[in-house]
Amino acid sequence: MLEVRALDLEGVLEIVPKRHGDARGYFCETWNVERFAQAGIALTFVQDNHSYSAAAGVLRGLHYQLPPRAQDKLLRVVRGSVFDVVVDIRRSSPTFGKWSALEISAEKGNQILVPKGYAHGFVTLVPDTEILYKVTDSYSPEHDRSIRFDDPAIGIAWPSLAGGFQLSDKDRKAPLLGEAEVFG
Ligand SMILES: Cc1cn([C@H]2C[C@H](O)[C@@H](COP(=O)(O)OP(=O)(O)O[C@H]3O[C@@H](C)C(=O)[C@@H](O)[C@H]3O)O2)c(=O)[nH]c1=O
Repeated sequence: MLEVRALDLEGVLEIVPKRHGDARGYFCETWNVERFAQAGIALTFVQDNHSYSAAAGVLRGLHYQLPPRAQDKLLRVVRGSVFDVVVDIRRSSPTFGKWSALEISAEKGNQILVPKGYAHGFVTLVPDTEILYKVTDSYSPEHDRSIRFDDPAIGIAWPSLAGGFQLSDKDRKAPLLGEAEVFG
């Protein structure tokens, strides 16, 4: 009832829950503790988030919380679509600084699992995009960090969008990976 595909960075997964379609539409289990555990995803989520972006080109990220308040995140899109990016920020990892991306959309119904140790961000590909996500630790502003989305040392190939990107002040002023406090 659950398709799971490993992306090219350790622990990062694309998950596609089965949609049970009928004449009315479909029904889908987006999270089921037992089914996900059977698929190797045993997590305890403590907070659900809902993010709405009005325009295409809204770019949020790259974000993470430092230990001991690090979060695993399970994201899905319920309206619209995003280009979703993860960056390995574990200094001891052989893939430190490497990024991976996945388009997630309401149409596909796919999800991305972002483990602790990764910075995460996305850009909306269409207006009126809504994301729902679950996290394994609650929000802690003291542990919340950003890294610059366009750090050349990371080199993310963000899609080019006609109107450019819309960022928060915090994200525009974020430090480069080389200057940021990351995971050991
Ligand atoms: C993340 C977060 C923010 N907030 C508040 C703080 C602030 O006033 C307002 C907006 O916060 P931000 O600008 O950090 O929101 P945003 O840029 O959407 O942050 C999110 O970006 C994506 C990429 C992620 O991966 C998330 O974990 C989260 O960091 O919401 C909470 O109350 N709880 C939360 O869990």
